[in-house]
Amino acid sequence: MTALAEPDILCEGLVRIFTAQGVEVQALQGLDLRMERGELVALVGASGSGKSTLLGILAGLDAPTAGVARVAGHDLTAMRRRERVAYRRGSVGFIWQQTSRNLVSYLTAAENIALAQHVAGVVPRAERASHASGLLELLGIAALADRRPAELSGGQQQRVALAVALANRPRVLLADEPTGELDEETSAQVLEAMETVGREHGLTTLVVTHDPAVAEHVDRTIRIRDGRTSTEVLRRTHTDAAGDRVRVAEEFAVLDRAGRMQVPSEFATALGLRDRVRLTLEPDRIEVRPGQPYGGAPDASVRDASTGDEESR
Ligand SMILES: Nc1ncnc2c1ncn2[C@@H]1O[C@H](COP(=O)(O)OP(=O)(O)OP(=O)(O)O)[C@@H](O)[C@H]1O
Repeated sequence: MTALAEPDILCEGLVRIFTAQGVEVQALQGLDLRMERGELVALVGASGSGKSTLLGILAGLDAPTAGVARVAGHDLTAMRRRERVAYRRGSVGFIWQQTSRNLVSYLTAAENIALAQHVAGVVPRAERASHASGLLELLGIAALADRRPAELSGGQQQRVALAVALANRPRVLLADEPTGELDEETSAQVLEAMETVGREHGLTTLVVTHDPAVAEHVDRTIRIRDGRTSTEVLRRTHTDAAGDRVRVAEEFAVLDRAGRMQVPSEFATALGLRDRVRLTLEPDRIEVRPGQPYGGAPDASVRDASTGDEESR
């Protein structure tokens, strides 16, 4: 991937304001997000932080109030109805938490996939059957092709849903709590299936989740807070001095294009930070201290922004 290539998902300063009974709710407040082709990213955040709103916009089901949203080369803020329909059918695949929303209950797994292909008309007719059977094979459910959803377990249903979502060879896969109704072991199987197809088909995958186990399967976890990306956890595997491969996770605060950064609430509480803070630029870090002049104890400890280490003064 070159630095100049357009990312598959790009959001800049994304804003979504809902108005309900005369009251405005700012669900997204200037959110930035960039995902390169082939990335698998988990999106986490408290209830009401804006995850579903973001997914709805990326899925082409909702339009942002302001900001930039581009997915797989489509400008989501300027799409007309016809392009939006084509985008939803051919460029993105979705999986929802409720299996009933993913599959048609009276059709078999194979028929569900065929229906998605027929409606979208993206994959040439001659290639549809082999693409469908390739997906079922890859997901380990080829033997279940003739079963209806009620004859499948929850994990099997989600794997069929994955095949349906990919029936039209989308570039981007969006999943909203895909393991929300599954037990731990079944969730792991579905996530592994998602990783496998993502790798094989070069998919860019964004998974909204409350499930901490999902984070273990991805290289990047993005947390949103109050409608903005607040932190990112990056995971990488490295070989330690003893020659063992170990997985390390490092958490970063996100600095947006306007220079804004969210201070974790536990840090703010620990140092009594509120309203105003003092910022000091040091050669290798920025120090953040309580703004009140006679704050007493709060000034005793500062956060080292560059290393994440806590220092005593
Ligand atoms: N259609 C709507 N009309 C009015 N307010 C809305 C609408 N959709 C979402 N909101 C509000 O926007 C904010 C973000 O909601 P959103 O559903 O995106 O959060 P979420 O992070 O997905 O939450 P959860 O984890 O509970 O699904 C909330 O305050 C919600 O009440």
